[in-house]
Amino acid sequence: MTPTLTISRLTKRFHSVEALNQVSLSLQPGKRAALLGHNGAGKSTMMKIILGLIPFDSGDVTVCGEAPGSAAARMQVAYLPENVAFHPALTGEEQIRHYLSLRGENPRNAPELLARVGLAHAARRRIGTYSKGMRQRVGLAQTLIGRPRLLVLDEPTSGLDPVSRRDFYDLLDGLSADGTTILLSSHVLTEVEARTDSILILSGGQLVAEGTLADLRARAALPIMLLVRPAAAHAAPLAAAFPEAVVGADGLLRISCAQAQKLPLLARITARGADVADFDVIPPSLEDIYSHFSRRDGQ
Ligand SMILES: Nc1ncnc2c1ncn2[C@@H]1O[C@H](COP(=O)(O)OP(=O)(O)OP(=O)(O)O)[C@@H](O)[C@H]1O
Repeated sequence: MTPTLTISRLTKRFHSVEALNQVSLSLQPGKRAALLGHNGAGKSTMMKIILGLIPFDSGDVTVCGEAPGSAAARMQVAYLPENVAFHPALTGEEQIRHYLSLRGENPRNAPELLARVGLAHAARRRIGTYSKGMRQRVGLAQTLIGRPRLLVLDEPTSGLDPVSRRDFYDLLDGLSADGTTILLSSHVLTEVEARTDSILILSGGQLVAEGTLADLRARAALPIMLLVRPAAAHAAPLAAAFPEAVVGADGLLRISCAQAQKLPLLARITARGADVADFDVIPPSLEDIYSHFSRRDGQ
C-alpha cells in the first residue's frame, strides 16, 4: 500500500535552532497517529512543512506521493489549527457554504457536511452561539471539504470537555475507517492512548519514539510497582519477608521491580499465603513513559 505521508531524514533549521533533525516516518492510509512532544519539540514545524507552508533544509517529504505545497498535494491534505476562528454572525451552514464555494464545490453540500460532524441540529444557528466543541466540529467539517486523504490536526481537542473529546475522537474513528489518514498533535497522553494507532514522540527536533503504546511501554522497560496489603496482624512477618519493600503510612508494602522480575515476585507474594490480604500491580503511567522518551533540553 502506498503511504499517505512519507518523511525521510527531514531537517529544518531556524538560524542556530535545529527544529527538526533527521526525522523519518511514514503513515499508511486510514491510520491515526498522535504527535507528542514538549513545547518547542518541533511539532508545528513538522506540520507546516507537511502543509507546504515553510521550506525545509534537507530530506524528503511526500504527501500522497506529491511534493508538499504542490497543487496536487494541497488537494489531498486538510488542516485544522488549534484555535479555529469563524465569523460569529454567520451560521454554521453559511460558513461551510462559503468554504465550499471557495473550493469550487457545490455549496448545497453544506448540510451534509455539517450532519457528518453532528451539527445538523445547529446548522442554521449563528456560530457566535456555539460552544467550543461545536466550533471545533465546524472546523472539522471544513477540513472534510474535498474529501482529503490526510488530515493534519493541531491539538484538536484542547479546551474540550471529556465528553466532547470522546465525541470528537468518535468522528475521527469514522473518518479513518473510510481511509483518511490522521496526524494530530496533543499534549494529553491519556486521550491519544486508546484513540490512535501509533504514537510519535518528538524531542528537541528528533523523533525519539514511534509505535503503539504497548511498543513504547516495552521499549522504555520502566519498573512496575506492586502494592501488597498485609492481612490483619500479619504486617510484621510480611515486611520481614520483603526487605526491599517500602512500608507506607497506609500500611501497604510498595515494591518496585523490573518487568522481568514481575512473575518471580508475584510467586513470592502468593507463597506468603495468609499473610497477604490483597495486592495490586501498578504499571508505569503514561506520563512516566512519555517523560522517559521526552527530554526538554532547556527549551
Ligand atoms: N519562525 C521561527 N523562527 C525561529 N525559530 C523558530 C521559528 N519557528 C519555530 N522556531 C523554533 O523551532 C523550535 C520548534 O518549534 P515548534 O513551534 O515547531 O515546536 P512545537 O513542538 O510546535 O511547540 P509547541 O508545543 O509549543 O507548539 C523551537 O525552538 C522554536 O523556538
